[in-house]
Amino acid sequence: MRLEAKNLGFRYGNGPWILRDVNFSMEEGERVGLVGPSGYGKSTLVKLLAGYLAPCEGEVLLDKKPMVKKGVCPVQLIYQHPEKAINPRWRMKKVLEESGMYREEVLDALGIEKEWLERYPRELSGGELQRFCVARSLFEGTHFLLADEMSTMLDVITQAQIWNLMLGEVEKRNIGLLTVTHNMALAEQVCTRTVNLALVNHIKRAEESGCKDGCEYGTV
Ligand SMILES: Nc1ncnc2c1ncn2[C@@H]1O[C@H](COP(=O)(O)OP(=O)(O)OP(=O)(O)O)[C@@H](O)[C@H]1O
Repeated sequence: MRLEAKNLGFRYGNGPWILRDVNFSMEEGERVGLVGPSGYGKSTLVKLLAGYLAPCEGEVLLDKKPMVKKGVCPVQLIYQHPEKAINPRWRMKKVLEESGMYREEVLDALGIEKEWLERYPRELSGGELQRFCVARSLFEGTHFLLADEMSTMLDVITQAQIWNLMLGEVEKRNIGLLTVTHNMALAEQVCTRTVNLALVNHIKRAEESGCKDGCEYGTV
């Protein structure tokens, strides 16, 4: 399976363009790091790829076809802010059951304690909640996992625990992983290649990157 952004353009409402003519593609089994300075549109791009936002220009394709909106999406996004990703009115057990991810071995590997399952999201810390988001994203139908600064808010032990579990699953199931990060050491350790959004976005950045008209960039 191939995930592709084709001539993607996006702006929030009538605001300035955030992304323009962005071309990007990745295959299942690849681990790609998405890097670039703050505010350059990394989170926006992953939200577009996961279907959370609709493009203003261009399209997102899965195996050359537009993504189907019905059913569970094969492209899963793990947010920086887990509290925004989980229904506040559901207990955690229900959150996992709904995604079909109530799997003991995953819960154990992520250090999810049994007692947390009876709690509501507001009764968990950010790090505890993020473990549930990771568990939920690894359901059977996942082919691409987009991790947006997933571990920034966690202590190093929890970070290592979550990355170990995730990388194990990604490898075992040949999932494609796109990870947004400011941490180059993490990108080098986890990824098979990196993409710098500053170089593939045809917006306002041309002078900054020293490119003149005709400079070839945009396709990764
Ligand atoms: N909901 C929104 N409405 C309007 N503008 C937004 C919205 N979300 C983000 N932006 C703007 O879009 C631009 C890109 O934001 P985005 O979060 O995608 O960047 P980023 O590269 O992920 O940044 P960071 O590395 O700091 O997380 C920023 O200028 C931001 O202020």
